[in-house]
Amino acid sequence: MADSPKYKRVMLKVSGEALMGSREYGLDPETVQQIAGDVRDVSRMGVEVCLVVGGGNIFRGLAGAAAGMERSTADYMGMLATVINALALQNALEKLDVDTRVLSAIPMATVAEPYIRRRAVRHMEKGRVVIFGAGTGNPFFTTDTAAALRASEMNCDILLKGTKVDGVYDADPVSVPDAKRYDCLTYMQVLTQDLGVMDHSAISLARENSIPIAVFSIYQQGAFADVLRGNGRYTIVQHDCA
Ligand SMILES: Nc1ncnc2c1ncn2[C@@H]1O[C@H](COP(=O)(O)OP(=O)(O)O)[C@@H](O)[C@H]1O
Ligand SMILES: O=c1ccn([C@@H]2O[C@H](COP(=O)(O)OP(=O)(O)O)[C@@H](O)[C@H]2O)c(=O)[nH]1
Repeated sequence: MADSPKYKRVMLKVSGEALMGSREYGLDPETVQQIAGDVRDVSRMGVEVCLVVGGGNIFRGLAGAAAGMERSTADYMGMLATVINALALQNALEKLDVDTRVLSAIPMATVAEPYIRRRAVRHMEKGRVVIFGAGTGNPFFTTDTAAALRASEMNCDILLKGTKVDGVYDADPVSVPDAKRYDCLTYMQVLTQDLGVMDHSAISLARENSIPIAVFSIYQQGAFADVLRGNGRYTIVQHDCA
């Protein structure tokens, strides 16, 4: 009998940028397929999986605001971008026979269910993968914070951030090649050392709800399942690193 998974219910945050693969914009079908395969493998471990997907591959509110747009309007455009990504991920998962639901924080009944907490929980209890679209539904937030919020509402056991790097470093490894990767950091260390891999409101929300965060590379095929087994390269952020 395979060991029962350490985590019963997990949140995976995938940025829009991660869906681009090597492209400059939009969605790379092979990358979306690879990520969907990793999610399928975790779901088949008997773990309940929910996701928050970003929209930075299509539009970010800050960019719109910098171009002179009203920030709230620009943020709503960014939230709509996350729904496009959510539908792409749903399509890829369903092609792999994974039952999936998209629940949007902005009501748009034609393409997604409205986000209702109890419905999201019920879907996961039935073994369906739930993808949360439109982030928190509020401007001035990001999908990192949306992931911490939904993970808190869903009573997830862990929040995983699948991103372009394989953990949290003492500096941005993209710009500082000899940056040192941490295996474990406390929430307060990430906040006080201003380590940039996830926005501080997300770190703080996870800390308040004692939800550990695992940062790993989503481009490493199979890494999602490996992290849940305690294997592979990732940084865990939690209360203590003793
Ligand atoms: N201390 C750090 N450790 C790791 N990554 C960092 C750090 N500081 C900045 N980064 C950058 O943060 C990026 C991940 O954050 P972000 O771009 O917001 O992720 P995503 O787009 O996946 O949400 C990494 O690609 C890395 O370049
Ligand atoms: O709760 C939210 C989540 C997202 N956004 C907007 O949607 C954009 C895309 O989300 P994000 O930048 O977090 O995507 P990622 O960086 O993960 O690709 C953000 O820049 C914001 O403009 C927002 O206003 N509120």
